[in-house]
Amino acid sequence: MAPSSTPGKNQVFIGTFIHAKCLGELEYLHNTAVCVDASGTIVAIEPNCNQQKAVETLYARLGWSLDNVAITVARHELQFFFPGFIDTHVHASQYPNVGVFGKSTLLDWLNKYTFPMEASLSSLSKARRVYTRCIRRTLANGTTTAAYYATIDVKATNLLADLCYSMGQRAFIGRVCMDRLGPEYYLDESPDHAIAATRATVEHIRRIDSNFELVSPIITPRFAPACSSEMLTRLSELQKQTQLPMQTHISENDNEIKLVAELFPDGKSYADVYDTHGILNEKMILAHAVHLTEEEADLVAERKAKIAHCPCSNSALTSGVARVRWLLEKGIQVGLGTDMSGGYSPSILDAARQATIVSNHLIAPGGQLSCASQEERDKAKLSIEEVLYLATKGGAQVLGLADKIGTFEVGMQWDAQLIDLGRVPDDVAEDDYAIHGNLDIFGWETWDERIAKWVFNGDDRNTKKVWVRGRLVHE
Ligand SMILES: O=c1[nH]c(=O)c2nc[nH]c2[nH]1
Ligand SMILES: [Zn+2]
Repeated sequence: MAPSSTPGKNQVFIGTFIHAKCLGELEYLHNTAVCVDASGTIVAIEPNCNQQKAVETLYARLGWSLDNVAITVARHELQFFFPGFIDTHVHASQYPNVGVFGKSTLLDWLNKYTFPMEASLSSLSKARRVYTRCIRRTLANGTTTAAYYATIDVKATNLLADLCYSMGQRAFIGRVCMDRLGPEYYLDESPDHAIAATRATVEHIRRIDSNFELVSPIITPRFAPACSSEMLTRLSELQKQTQLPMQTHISENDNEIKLVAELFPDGKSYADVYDTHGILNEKMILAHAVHLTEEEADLVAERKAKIAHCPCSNSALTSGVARVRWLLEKGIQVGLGTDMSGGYSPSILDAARQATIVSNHLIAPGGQLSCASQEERDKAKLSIEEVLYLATKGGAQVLGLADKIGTFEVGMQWDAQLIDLGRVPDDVAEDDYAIHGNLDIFGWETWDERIAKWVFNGDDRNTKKVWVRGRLVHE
């Protein structure tokens, strides 16, 4: 396995930088230079750096010599730097199934498509192909950090960690724990077995990345219906010993919720089942949370657990619409997830697009559709600025990384993407194009309008370059 190298060189990025430091607002930094040291950390952010002289003064201040700096310039008005996207919920092992869900809903979808696909990845050669493609595709879509579910197979899970490390994607790697609900050939034989397997993955990752700086293990009980009470208790003990993050699913689908009530008759609610087993805490990332009751949402808020909102999956599997405004107003931190392959798209830009669109179908504070006044409906809507916050800084908060990634600030890591909204034809000089090129199509707008066009129309063709910790990982 090739080590995940940092660039080894100081770098300066010049142009327009856009980020969401708070919910609902984008900050635009034009004609700016962002200086990144050889470890991939932002060490200076300087305005008014469109002149060579200003940049040279900046180097002098940093003690950098001219010949040891790599420079990347956002060339024209239609290029800008944006923080890397953060996918807070994605099943790398389901990547070959994207788009295959038919008319199924969660429980039959798991049995028909998901468990057989995941089980097939005990073939390491297949796992290598699947995981490599998944990482490559998500990087190409600007995802610099992903919270992955792998499978129950330890070797294949460890391989996913190796590949993220060598390809340079920041990642959380979850060895899936489940001792019921799955087919016999795809189950942990006991909670003991699941704990030993999870520990084996933790130790493997410690060997490749001792401080979990790029790749970290994450404890992963699949969801309550697939875990015995003993399994949840044992994983809670493991989490308390290791202080590792944790991820699971909650309240995605009506039949799933009924099943939880049957399997845990003493539980007051789905969230209560996790709480009474000691896993509802600030390290827990809960995917979906579509049908939480008021009491459950209050409990999630009180325990400081986080939520991965997966609008594409929730529409594809007809699960419903999560009430994101309602969750945010309770003080819960929310990020976005592709949830491949419940979701069919590898793109967090697409998740942002769908987050804003599905929010149009809600009323505030918690009701669903119909009979609501326009005012109530408007309140539930998520703006472009808000969904881009969820895609970056919100996701960083969910993963406990808000002091490292999600915005451009001194001391943060250079996890970023260079976006290009206008492809320059080969026979036109870039400057000419920027001035005269296609202005009646792109370039006439305000910056806010331009960003809205990116969110609704953009895709991986607009993602020119991607960096993680300063290392170029896609172009
Ligand atoms: O969207 C989902 N994908 C899954 O793989 C899964 N497992 C349990 N619940 C789930 N939900
Ligand atoms: Zn999922």
